[in-house]
Amino acid sequence: MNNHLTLITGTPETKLALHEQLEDILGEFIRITSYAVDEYVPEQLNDHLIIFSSYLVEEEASPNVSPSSTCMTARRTMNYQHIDRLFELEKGTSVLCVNDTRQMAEETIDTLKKIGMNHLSYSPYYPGKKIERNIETAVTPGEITFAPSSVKTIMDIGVRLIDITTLIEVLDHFELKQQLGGTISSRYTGKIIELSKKLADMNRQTELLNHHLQQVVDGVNDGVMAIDRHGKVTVFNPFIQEYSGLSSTHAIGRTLPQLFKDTKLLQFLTNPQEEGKYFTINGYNLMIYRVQWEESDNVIFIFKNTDETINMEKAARKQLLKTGYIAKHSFDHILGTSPSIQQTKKIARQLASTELPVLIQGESGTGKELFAHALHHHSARVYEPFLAVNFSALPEDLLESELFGYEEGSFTGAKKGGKKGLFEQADGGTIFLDEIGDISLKLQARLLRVIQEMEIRKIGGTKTIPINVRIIAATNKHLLDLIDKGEFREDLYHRLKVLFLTVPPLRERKADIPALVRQFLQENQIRDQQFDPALMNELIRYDWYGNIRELKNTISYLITVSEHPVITMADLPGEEFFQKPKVQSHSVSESVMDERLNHTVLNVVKDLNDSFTNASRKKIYENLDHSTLSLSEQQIRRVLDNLKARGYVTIKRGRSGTQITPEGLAFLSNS
Ligand SMILES: Nc1ncnc2c1ncn2[C@@H]1O[C@H](COP(=O)(O)OP(=O)(O)OP(=O)(O)O)[C@@H](O)[C@H]1O
Repeated sequence: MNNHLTLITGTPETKLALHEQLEDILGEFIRITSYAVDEYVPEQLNDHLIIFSSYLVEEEASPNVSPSSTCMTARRTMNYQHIDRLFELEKGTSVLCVNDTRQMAEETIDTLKKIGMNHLSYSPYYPGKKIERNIETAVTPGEITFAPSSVKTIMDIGVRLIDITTLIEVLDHFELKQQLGGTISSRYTGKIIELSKKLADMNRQTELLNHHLQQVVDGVNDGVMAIDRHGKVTVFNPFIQEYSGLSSTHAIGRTLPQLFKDTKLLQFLTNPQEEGKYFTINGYNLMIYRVQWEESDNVIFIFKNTDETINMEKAARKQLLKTGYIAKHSFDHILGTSPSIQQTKKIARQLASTELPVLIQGESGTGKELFAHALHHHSARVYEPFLAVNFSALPEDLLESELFGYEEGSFTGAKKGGKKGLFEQADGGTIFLDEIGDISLKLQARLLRVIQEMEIRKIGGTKTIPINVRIIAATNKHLLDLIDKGEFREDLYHRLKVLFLTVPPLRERKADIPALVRQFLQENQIRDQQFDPALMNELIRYDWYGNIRELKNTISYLITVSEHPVITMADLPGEEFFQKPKVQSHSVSESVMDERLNHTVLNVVKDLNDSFTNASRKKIYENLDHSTLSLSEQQIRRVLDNLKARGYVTIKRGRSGTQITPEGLAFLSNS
């Protein structure tokens, strides 16, 4: 017998694939020659066995075959090696199954279904078939050229191979069945097993993933419900079961109107325009959010229990308290019934509710920090962090990294992973910049940028991080003086002093001293000791240049040193214990209210205006009669600020300088 076989296929691709398959199995025993109709087929074919790859090819090529040859048309099956690609397509996707004839296309669909590729919705497509424009994906066993141009994706699952029954027939023909039958069928079964394993692995992975996702959804602290594009519920986690009183087995697969009867709720759930709304369902106060992705028809609803959220916020607050990032004091902790402290508290309460920066001014120990705490405590940011930075306590370099944080490796000793700065940590809350008058010009520039842009850049970092922080600053220094001396930036001053609060010194509210003394005694006392009224009078009489802090320290001292049942004057420490009054460089600022000063300076301004001379500070200084009133340029500046605040002058930069207003003229003529 002539051990010669001719394979005839349609396309060169099929020729290659089938030739390889036959060569692989029979190559050792049979010589195989292959032709593709699309390329070339000899006029005369007279091999012992001719195999056509399909009926179409048979039709075309059979005239070339000699009548003495045996012909066979191969039955073909999927190439299992590539079939798993179909799992890349989502369940329910509509696909065109493309092949060269209707019969082949339908056959391919049939085979795909038989081998379990049931997750897709197939439509046969072949040359001459009307194009279904809405279908964007084509699947084809190596017949890419027949796919319509309207599809976006073509998935080639590889040329279909000759199936086992045809192979056995070929072996039969050459009487090789005994010799090779077992090998072929075991190879063939091996391939099938490989595919089943692949499919099983994939299924297992999908199952694992689903299981994992289910665990995530079930473990979420909120109710989660999802619906698919047909409006049917696909996810219904335990929390939503609790809120709705419905079981997931009942809910899954049902539509929303079948589950929810409340019309307002149903309206919200079915209206894609609304993103979130508040509802009370079965006694639960719930905020429901809708989440929808553009590329998916699924909708997810998150049901947040607002009572729980508030409790969580409280817990978070407790956590913050542990870390110290919290405003510990409220206005109730600020003692004092004197009119001045009452007035300050009243103003502070009004400032608290705004989002604007506040500058707190006052002598050392007057309670500025206490006010900063209270401002945060009474603001909408109460549940957010409150961070205090004391600029006099930290060295410059440390301050910068503390405030803005740094990236890993930005300097020697930088922590691995970098560090978050205080501004970032205070995000959403308040940052209290204490002793702002002590900060260097370099840091002032950085701070100004942060306040202006409301974003920070870490040391060594390139990206900017947006922040949402309210700024409260405090100082016991005269910032205007520092500005005069060029030690404080005027632009930063104005940014910080959008709102301001002045905390009065204790000597201006002596009426508060007894209550403060009683409070500090109560806080510190271990033994039951009396307080000599004469001592109380002495404490009231004293001027307390260190303010409340000094009073508090004194009480602690008295309690510690006194060994008697009554604390008396004899227990008071020596004079050196007490803070001395600061040398007042601000005699003028105190006497700014002095009408005499206002009058004199305003008169000079008027004279300069009348003579069309630029009323600059320098000119005013030169024109003052220093024998009766000697003022420095800085002092003049303060008087001018005061006049401006009263509306008596306008101050402009450059040539126009200071101009007296009609109100200023009226003031001069009335005084
Ligand atoms: N009105 C008040 N009632 C009770 N305690 C007060 C009051 N004012 C201040 N204190 C106490 O006095 C001490 C000093 O207050 P605080 O630190 O707020 O002052 P400060 O003005 O910020 O001082 P510094 O300028 O030195 O930073 C604190 O122990 C504070 O609790």
